[in-house]
Parts: sequence; C-alpha cells; structure tokens
Amino acid sequence: MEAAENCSVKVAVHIRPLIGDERTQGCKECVSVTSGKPQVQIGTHSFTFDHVYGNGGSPSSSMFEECVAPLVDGLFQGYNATVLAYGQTGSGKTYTMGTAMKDGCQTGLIPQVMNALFKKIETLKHQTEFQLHVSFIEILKEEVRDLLDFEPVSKSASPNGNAVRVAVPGKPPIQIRESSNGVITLAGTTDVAVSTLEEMATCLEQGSINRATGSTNMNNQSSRSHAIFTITLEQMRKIQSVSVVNESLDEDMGEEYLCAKLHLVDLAGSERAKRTGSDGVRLKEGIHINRGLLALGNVISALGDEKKRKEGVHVPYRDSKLTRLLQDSLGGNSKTAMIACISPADINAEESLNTLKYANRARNIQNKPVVNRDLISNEMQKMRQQLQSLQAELCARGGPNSDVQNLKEKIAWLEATNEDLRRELHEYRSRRAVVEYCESDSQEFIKSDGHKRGFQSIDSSDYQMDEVLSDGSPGEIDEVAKELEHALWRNTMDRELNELNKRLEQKETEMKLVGGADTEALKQHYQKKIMDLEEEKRMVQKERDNLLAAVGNRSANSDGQMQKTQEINVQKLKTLEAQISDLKKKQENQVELLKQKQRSDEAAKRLQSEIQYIKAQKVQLQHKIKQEAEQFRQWKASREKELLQLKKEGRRNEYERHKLEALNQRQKLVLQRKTEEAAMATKRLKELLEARKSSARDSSVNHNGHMPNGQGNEKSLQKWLDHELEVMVNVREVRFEYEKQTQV
Ligand SMILES: Nc1ncnc2c1ncn2[C@@H]1O[C@H](COP(=O)(O)OP(=O)(O)OP(=O)(O)O)[C@@H](O)[C@H]1O
Repeated sequence: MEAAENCSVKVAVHIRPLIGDERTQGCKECVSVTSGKPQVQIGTHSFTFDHVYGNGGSPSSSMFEECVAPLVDGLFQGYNATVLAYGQTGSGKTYTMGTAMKDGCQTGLIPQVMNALFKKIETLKHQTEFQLHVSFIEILKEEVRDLLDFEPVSKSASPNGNAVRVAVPGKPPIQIRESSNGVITLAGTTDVAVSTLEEMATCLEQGSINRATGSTNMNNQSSRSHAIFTITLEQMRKIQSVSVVNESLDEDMGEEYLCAKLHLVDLAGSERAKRTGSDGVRLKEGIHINRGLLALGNVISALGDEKKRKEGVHVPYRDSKLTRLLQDSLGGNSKTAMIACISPADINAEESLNTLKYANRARNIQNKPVVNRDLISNEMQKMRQQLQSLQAELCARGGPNSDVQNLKEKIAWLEATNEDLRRELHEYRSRRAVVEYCESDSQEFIKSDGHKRGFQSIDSSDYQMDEVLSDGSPGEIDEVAKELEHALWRNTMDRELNELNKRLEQKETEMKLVGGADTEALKQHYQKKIMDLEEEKRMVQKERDNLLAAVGNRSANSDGQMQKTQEINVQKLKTLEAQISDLKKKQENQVELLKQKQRSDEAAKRLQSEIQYIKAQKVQLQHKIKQEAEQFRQWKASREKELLQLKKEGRRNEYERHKLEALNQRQKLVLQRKTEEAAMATKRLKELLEARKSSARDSSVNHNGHMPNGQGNEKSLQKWLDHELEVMVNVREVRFEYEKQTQV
C-alpha cells in the first residue's frame, strides 16, 4: 500500500429555496450568504465552508463539478469516495442526491455521477478493462435491507402508509463484516453487474421505488431510512514504462488491478416528533432515525475534535449500523464530501443552526485515502517508481562512467526483480483462481458423477500446475494455464448463463403475474362497468328530478292530506341521493381500477422489453461460449497433433539409439578380438625373432667349427636360407596383420 496522505472531509452547504408549505405559513428567510465567499450567516452565527450553494451562494448546478467530479476522477485512480447528504427532514437531501430518481429524471448528484462515470469509461476503454457493480441498501430501524432484491414485493399500502416489502423466507439477513485488513463489507446484498448507463439507472430507479417513504407534517414524501447507493469500479489497466537497457529503449507492459468504491449516501432527516406530528409507527421510525444520527454525530465529534483525536479518544463506530457502514468514509480510507442541506425558513432556524454546527465539525475530520491496488500490483508500482527515478537520475547526471554503470546495473536488477514479481503475480493469480474455482463450484461438481470427474480433473490440473509452476518449462506453464483459464472462463460463462436464465425466469413469472389476465378483456370489462354505472346514475338522477318536481307540485297544492305523502317522498329523495353518492364513489373506484390496470399494462410492457433484452444477452452469451469452445477445441486438437508428432519422433530416435548401441557393442567385441589376435601375433613375432637369433648363432658355430665335408656345408646353408626366408615372410605377414588390426 502507498503511504496514505491525510485529506480532510470537504463540506458544502446547500440552501434550498422556500417551498410551498413554508410560503403559505408566511415564513421569512433567516439564512444569508456573504457575497463572493463560502460563508453562511444565521442569526448571530457565521460559518465558513468549502462551498455554499443556493440562496445567493454558487448556483446549485455547479455542485457536481466542484464537489463530486473530483471524487469520480479519484475513483479511476483507485481511491474510495463517499458523498453524504445530511440535514433536517424536508431540507432537500433526497432532492440533492437524486435518490428518488423516477422515470429517468436526471436531477440530483447520482444521475450526474453515473453520466460522468460512463463518459470517462468510454474514453479509457481502449487501455483499461472495466467492471462495474452496484448495490443499493437502506437502514430502516437498525436493520439493513437490500433495495435491489427484486423478490416479489407487495406494494399494497399498509395501515401506516408505507410500501411493504415482504421478507423472503429462508433468506439470510444482511450482515456487516470487517475483514482482517479493516475493510467493512456487507454480506448478503445483491451486487448487480452493470455495463451500461441504462442498466445502472434502472438499479437506482428500482431501488428508489423499494425505499421506505412516508408522509409527515414536514414532508409528504419523507425518507424513513438511510439509503446507500454504492458503485464499485474494478479496473485492470495496462502500464507502459520505458527503461534503458544496454543503451537502448525497452518498453515494458505490465498490468495493474485497481478496485474502488463510491458510496452515495442519502441520510434520513433529523426530526422532532412535535413538529412532524408523528405518532405510532412514524414516531418509532423517527426515534430510530434520530438515534442513528446521534451516533453519527458522536463519531463526527470524536473525529472532528483535534484534542480528542490527539488523545486517541475511542471513536464509537459500533454504536449504530450507519456509523459502522460509514467507518471508512469518516476518518478512514476514503475521500469524502458532505453536503449539509438546510431550509432558509425562520421556523426551521434552530434545526438549520444545528445542521451547520454538525457540518462545521465534520470539516475537521481527517481521512487517509489510499490507492486500492492488490498487493503485488502495489509492489510493482513501487518498483516502477524506483526505476523511473533512477532513469531520471541517469539522464540528469550523464556523469562519470562508473556512476552510469552502477545505475545501469541497478536498473537491470530492478528489471529482473520486476520480471520475477510479474511471474509471481501470474502464479498467484492462477492459484487464487483455482482456489476460488474449487471453493465456489465444489458443491455443483459433487452433484453428479460426470461433474465429479470434472472436479478431479481440475484437481489434477491444479496439482500439475503446482508442479510446473515450481520447476516446469514456460511452455508447459502456458499450456496448463491456458487449459485452466479456459475451464475458469467456461465456468464463469456458465454461471452468467445460469444467472441470465434465472433472471429470465423471474421476469417471466412477474410477467405472468402482471399480464396473467387478458388485459384487453379486463379493460373492456371495466369500461363497460363504468358505462353501466353512469347509466344507473343517470336513471337515479332522473328519478330524483322527477320526485323533486312531484314534491314541488304537491307542495304548491299545499293540501293538508298531502303532508304525509310529501314526507314519504322526501325520505325517498334522501335515499336516492345516498344512492347517487354511493354510485359516484363506485364510479371513482372503477376509474381508479382502470388507472391501476393501465399502470400494470405499462409495467408489463417494461417487463416484456426487459425479457427481450435478457434473451438477446443470453443468445449473445451462448454464441460467445460456442465460439470460445470451438477455438479451444481447435487449439487443443493442434496441441494433440503436435504431441503425437513429437511422440512419433521420440520413438524413432529411441529406435535409432538402440541400433547405434547394438553396433557399438558389436564393434567393441570385434576390437577385443582383434586386440587379442594382435597380442598373439606379437607373441609369435617375438618367438620367431628369438628363433632367428638362435639359428644365426648355430650357423656361426658351423662356420667356425670343423665340418666333415663341403656337401654338408652346402646343405646346412640351404637349410639356413630356407629358414631365414620363412622367418622373414612370417615377420612381414604378422606385421601387416598387426598394422591392419591397429588401424581397425
Ligand atoms: N433545491 C431545491 N429546489 C427546489 N425544491 C426543493 C429543493 N430541495 C428540496 N426541494 C423540495 O423540498 C421538499 C423536501 O425535499 P426532500 O424530500 O428532498 O427532503 P429530505 O431532506 O430528503 O427530507 P426527508 O429527510 O424527510 O426525506 C421536496 O418537495 C422537494 O421537491
């Protein structure tokens, strides 16, 4: 991780104009803004903030650019961010955040964030891979609820006027968890992967509809919960660094993984039961809201007070779910902006003053945002920076050769370390993928025999991978990695396909619910009913008019006898009027029913288009899976062919080797035999030489001795010559043989 730099929470004040109710009550404005300065006055109090919008301050339209756009940019650099709207009930938090987005309405910060995000992704998509997820939760009466859980929701009005969301049986409650490195996460929320602006807007809209709202004296659409819309941006980007190796430029492409979250928080408003006129359920809600806000206030106090901070006073994050979830946003790893919303009306002066005090304290909070890279990317980034500074030093100096040499060596060393780290990263990712793969799919794989086999093969490839990673050749690593990658890819695709199928099924069930009845027939039925009712109403009115006329005539006669009949008629008239009003009510109900029918028709249409979209996605995905499978099959076939070729060659080589070995063996035997023969020949030669020497001695004895006659001398000479000749021939033969053997 990089060293975190302190960065204070930015605070802006948004002053809304007086609204209808306040005007009718004759309220006056009690908040003023110092012209040209971000300074607010209320009574004798004066506060300075980072920005002030509305009521003479900067225009509200510049709030996004000044306060939120830098946070969106930071998200792309890997920094977490939070935008927090705080204020009294009815002060304009939901309006400012845009959390009540309906029918694609674009006002508010969240829609602007979404636009900016997708615009930036569009410009960067060539060098970076992006993945976006959104989640939307609310904290209602200290319970975390998933607003993107599209399980059947009963929208029928409950006795307290809230839209009721039915808890899904068997679904585990959402839990707040803290990881070993202190990161707070929510377990059990729906994390929707989105790839277009429209998809994200649908999530916001759907979640906003699901959020709990209710009517109070101070706001007829009051949010009864704290809502957090979270956008998670994951990036895998290519890094290009240029290094000098052996006086030539070397381009090095690496990859960096960043993951950052943007929380957009619309808090429920602080309220006083007396002013909101709350009782029963509303009162209970108000108590919970105030309790959560009080806990938030205590956290802000502990963090915003420099003395307390220095003393290391305990920060009570655990006092409420809200503060626990916002732990990183307040005093942690996040860049945070707080928008304090206030009403300018004098009747709200006390609440507005409290909000400003609260916001003023929040300005002192120091956060420590860091770039959220994975560990190895982080290490590589450090190395890259070191490398760059060394290169800069090298360029700047151009000094003595030994220095340059040293630096070059250092660079080479760093490059090598970098390479090692990259390899490690690759290894680590592959291993992690295998582990995740095994963990997530072990259940599915165990279900069937075929799957079991798949699991075993994955296991064995894991084992192989371990082996090749430790001492295998790069080719083998690539091959195993590719196979594994394909298996993982295939699994992800299958999962996505399942997900799509599930969504499709769900939408189709909804569709059945919404459009189950024959809509046209129903419409005609209602219209007919309305017409019948109108006809009935007309008849009753006519009857009433007739009666009235009769009563008028009879009263004109003012006969004493008629008195009784008149009374009966008046009674009849009353009954008829009651009947008319009853009919009117019925007619209104029918009109309302018709309207509801139209609404459900629209919902059906929307569902239909969603179904079409999901089906198109499904077809695309299936096509992609088929293509990839075909490519993989081709690759595999070519690999197998190569392998077969290699095996064939191997066998041929083996055969050749055997042949050569046999030849060698034979030659060795021949050599041994020839050597023996040569030794024998040498021995014979020696013997012959010995024999010649002795015969020479004999002849000399004969020469010098006394032979009886000349014939005897001649014979012995002949004998000696024959012998001598034989010896010489033998010697020559043996020599020749010996030379031949030596050559062999
Ligand atoms: N800047 C603004 N300009 C015009 N009207 C505004 C502005 N801000 C808020 N309003 C109006 O004020 C009323 C209350 O606003 P909103 O519902 O946003 O308040 P809130 O603070 O979210 O209230 P609660 O905490 O009760 O949910 C709404 O009718 C809204 O349209």
